[in-house]
Amino acid sequence: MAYQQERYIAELAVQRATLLTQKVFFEKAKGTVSKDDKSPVTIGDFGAQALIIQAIRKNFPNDEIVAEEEASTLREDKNLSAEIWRLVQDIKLDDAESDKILGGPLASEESMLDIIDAGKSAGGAKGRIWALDPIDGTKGFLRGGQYAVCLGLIVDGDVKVGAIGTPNLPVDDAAPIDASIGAQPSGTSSNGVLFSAVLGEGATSRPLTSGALAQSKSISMRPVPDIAQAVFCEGVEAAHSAQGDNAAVAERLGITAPSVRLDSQAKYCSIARGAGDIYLRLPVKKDYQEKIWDHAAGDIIVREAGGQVTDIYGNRLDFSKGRTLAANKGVVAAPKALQDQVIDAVKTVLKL
Ligand SMILES: Nc1ncnc2c1ncn2[C@@H]1O[C@H](COP(=O)(O)O)[C@@H](OP(=O)(O)O)[C@H]1O
Ligand SMILES: [Mg+2]
Ligand SMILES: [Mg+2]
Ligand SMILES: [Mg+2]
Repeated sequence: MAYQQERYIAELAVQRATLLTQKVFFEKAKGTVSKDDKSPVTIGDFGAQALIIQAIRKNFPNDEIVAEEEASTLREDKNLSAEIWRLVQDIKLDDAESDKILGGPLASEESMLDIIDAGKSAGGAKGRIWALDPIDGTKGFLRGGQYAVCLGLIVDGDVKVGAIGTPNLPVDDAAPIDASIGAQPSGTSSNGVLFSAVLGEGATSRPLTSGALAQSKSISMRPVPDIAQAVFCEGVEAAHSAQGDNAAVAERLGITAPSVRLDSQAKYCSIARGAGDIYLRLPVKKDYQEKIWDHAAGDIIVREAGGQVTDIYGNRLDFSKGRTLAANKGVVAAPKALQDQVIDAVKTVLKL
């Protein structure tokens, strides 16, 4: 089977990084600084990025990495840098052997900054490129709601592997979910799921807790015989997707159930496990280009669970254009059998 080692390393690296994000949350070390785009970025984002890039570098030294964060702010803010350095040194999986596979402790604070900056690849159509979002749904994370640690492997422009850790999603596929499910310390709750997929091999999920790597099970979207019975998954942040347009699409399709609102790629994961059916991300700003790290892992997990992921025109997401999905607008994900109907409704509502 192809890409088994990549999936294994991606799962372990995501699992270890989520431990760091949970620690940051519960230590209330939620310091935020503003990036140029004013989005909140936390100690958790930088720390998780350092740990995951370290694992990729150790195991696949020739691969490129497109990651969301970069270390320039940390080079100017020594206190913030020192705080992240303290945290990353502390994070270990229960199983020492797995930690060794991921690369053991980082050499120094300076090398941690260099490792964070190793995620500056321009991306593109050739070669092996990892797309990393160390904390997706930063706003959900700060609220104590849903967020996800997301890692995808793109080879020659095509997503081959995806792994997503969602510490605040319920382990039980059928448990009710919403954006407000509170964060709970790891190991003490029934929350925390690790999703993964390999092209052509299906999608799986397992509890996120350390040591649970053996309990993987296959996941799939649920059948929806009547589209009017479908449930939408959509974002919480009104600035990221047009909620009025989403509602108009729902109305056209005869859907009356309230949407499940979640931050982050937890939306892709939720529809992939049948906790919701259709994910709509209709553009708010015409000129916004979606980032590849916001979609690569979710795209393959949904497609391997029996879904289709396209933009608002019905075109597949194109990961070969660099750091953004420059050739696409918005996202529509649904079970394969429903995708055409959903796209027709989207086109009518958006007058495409
Ligand atoms: N105008 C915009 N339109 C769409 N997505 C946007 C956006 N501004 C920011 N985002 C992205 O939306 C992501 C969160 O998505 P969601 O709303 O589904 O939780 C953010 O990821 P980060 O939280 O990693 O920064 C960010 O990259
Ligand atoms: Mg961000
Ligand atoms: Mg993101
Ligand atoms: Mg992020």
